[in-house]
Amino acid sequence: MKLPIIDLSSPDRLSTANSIRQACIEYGFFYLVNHGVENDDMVKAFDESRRFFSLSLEEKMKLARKEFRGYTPQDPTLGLQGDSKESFYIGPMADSTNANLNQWPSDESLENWRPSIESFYWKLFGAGKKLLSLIALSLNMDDDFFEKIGAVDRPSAFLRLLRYPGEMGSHEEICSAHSDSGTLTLLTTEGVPGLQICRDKLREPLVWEDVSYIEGAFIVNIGDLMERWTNCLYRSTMHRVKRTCKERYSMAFFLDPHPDCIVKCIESCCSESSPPRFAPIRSGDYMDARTRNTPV
Ligand SMILES: O=C(O)CCC(=O)C(=O)O
Ligand SMILES: [Fe+2]
Repeated sequence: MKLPIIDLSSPDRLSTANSIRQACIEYGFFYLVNHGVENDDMVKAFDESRRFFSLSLEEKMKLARKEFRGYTPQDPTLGLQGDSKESFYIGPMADSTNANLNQWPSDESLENWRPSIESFYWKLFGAGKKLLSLIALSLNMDDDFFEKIGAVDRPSAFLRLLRYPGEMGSHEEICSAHSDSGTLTLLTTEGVPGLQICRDKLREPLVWEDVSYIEGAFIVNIGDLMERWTNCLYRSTMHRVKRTCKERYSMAFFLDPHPDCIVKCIESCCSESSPPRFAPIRSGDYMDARTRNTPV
């Protein structure tokens, strides 16, 4: 399936905001083009990701995940849910209290890796921030709404590098069905298929649709906190990666609110006849509870 395409550089911001609104109501997913992250930057970041994952398991395990940052190997037992992937998480870099929790390979093992990934992180952040201002407009709010409430002024964004090996077990899903928990996600792949979305999570049996690849575009999806902010107007759509037996690299950038940001139903999304469905919640509390419950 082809999702709606949103052009981040279009001068007609109101019309773009309107298209974003339609896309978020109907799909919770869209392609983002002209987002300012050059193709070369993406190719380079995938090269860096490949460099990292080709290190020996022993080297990678020196950076085993702590505080949600670092390396998670492929589950040797293929886990309860059959996920067959390895990942590396880079956490927020702007927050002075947490920035030093990130784990980096030494310059001897991967020369220049850290500055290269850091620079990519900030480019993704720039695109995400611009997009959030349009999302605010799409909700009839001022375009600096998310900044003002502290959702992006002290960013809490995680970059997740992923590698799915070519040789896999018999499980159908190599990244199990889930919705993302935060504000929004910018996803990029190199075109190896597998990503699927399920537009109606209540339908039995579930219908999964393949998301086609558009070179250079981000695949953007709304997360659960944005669903809460918008009183379920915007959908945090379930997605997964299906086994294809081809090695696959992807990178997901989770633009999440600062842990202290209070996520409370946006004014334009509730009324007397449609009261808020969720109580206000501190973003950090919500995310902590979510990560405790989901292996993804
Ligand atoms: O690898 C992919 O294409 C999807 C990854 C994903 O959904 C996630 O990391 O949340
Ligand atoms: Fe996801």
